[in-house]
Amino acid sequence: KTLAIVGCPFSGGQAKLGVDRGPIHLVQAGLPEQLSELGWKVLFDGHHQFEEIDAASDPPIGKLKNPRLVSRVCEAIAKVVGEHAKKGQLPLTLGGDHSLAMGTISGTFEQYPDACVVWVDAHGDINTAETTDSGNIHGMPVSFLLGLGSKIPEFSWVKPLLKPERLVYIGLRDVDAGEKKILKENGIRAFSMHEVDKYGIGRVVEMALDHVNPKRDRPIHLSFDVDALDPSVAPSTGTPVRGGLTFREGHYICEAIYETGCLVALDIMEVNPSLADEAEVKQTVAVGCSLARSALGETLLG
Ligand SMILES: CN[C@](CCCC[B-](O)(O)O)(CCN1CCCCC1)C(=O)O
Ligand SMILES: [Mn+2]
Ligand SMILES: [Mn+2]
Ligand SMILES: [Mn+2]
Repeated sequence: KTLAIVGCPFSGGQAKLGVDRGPIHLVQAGLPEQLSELGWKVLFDGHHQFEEIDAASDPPIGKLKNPRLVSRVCEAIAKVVGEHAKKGQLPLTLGGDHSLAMGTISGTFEQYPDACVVWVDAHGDINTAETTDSGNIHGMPVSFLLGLGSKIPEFSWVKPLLKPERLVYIGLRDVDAGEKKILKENGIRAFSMHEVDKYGIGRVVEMALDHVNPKRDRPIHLSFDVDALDPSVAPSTGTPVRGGLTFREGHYICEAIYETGCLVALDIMEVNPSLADEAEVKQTVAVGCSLARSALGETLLG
């Protein structure tokens, strides 16, 4: 099976410098070679270059920051991911901030209209233009994919291909009031850290998949924000929140999803190699690499 690594050095969906260098750190840590070791035919034709738009010609739209830049980059990524998927390859998108998932998931649904999405994150990333307080679009991709909130002409390329019943969250613990309302109104299934504590990660993953993929016959797009992990496990990320997934819980999710045989696309997002000391950056990059390996077939006992 062929894996296409899509390196996305992009930080426009949020305000912290450095997350655009996540991809290069993951690749330089040897991720492509590690995946070849697992038997994948790995395609990697270099990191995507996104030419900047100067701030003067990309003023906020309402509260949204860098809207035209984010929209253009996500539209480009949707095409790249869609093309790889069309060729029967598995796109592995390396972020870069999580706004990119507006593009990756759009690309997946082009090829797999009956796909489901497992969103692993401390956050819901489902704010609309009306509910966002930060204006950072990495807190909004899911609302665009569901077609929620007021229509913004600059984002008219995003089709509402994701249905609420095809989306499930694992790891939530920092959800804005507006997002909680949206989750409830749309009946979106979410397994917060409370459920992880209550049922254990094994049951949570089983219940999550039972919800979006009851017969395990639907393509799965796994979008993993490393801030789902506890900051002690993945410290160098833009929006860390205490009380997160352990190293093993994070890897169990990836292993269990690989075991379904349904994975068609994977995002490893929000590794920011500039927010902690050298050891912690190394640790965070290493976790990004090992999560990817676990989702792509690495097992503990072979
Ligand atoms: C929870 N929503 C936040 C964070 C989004 C994180 C995006 B991700 O990709 O890393 O998951 C936080 C919104 N504010 C809440 C009040 C305090 C300041 C931040 C937002 O900016 O919308
Ligand atoms: Mn996220
Ligand atoms: Mn997050
Ligand atoms: Mn973040």
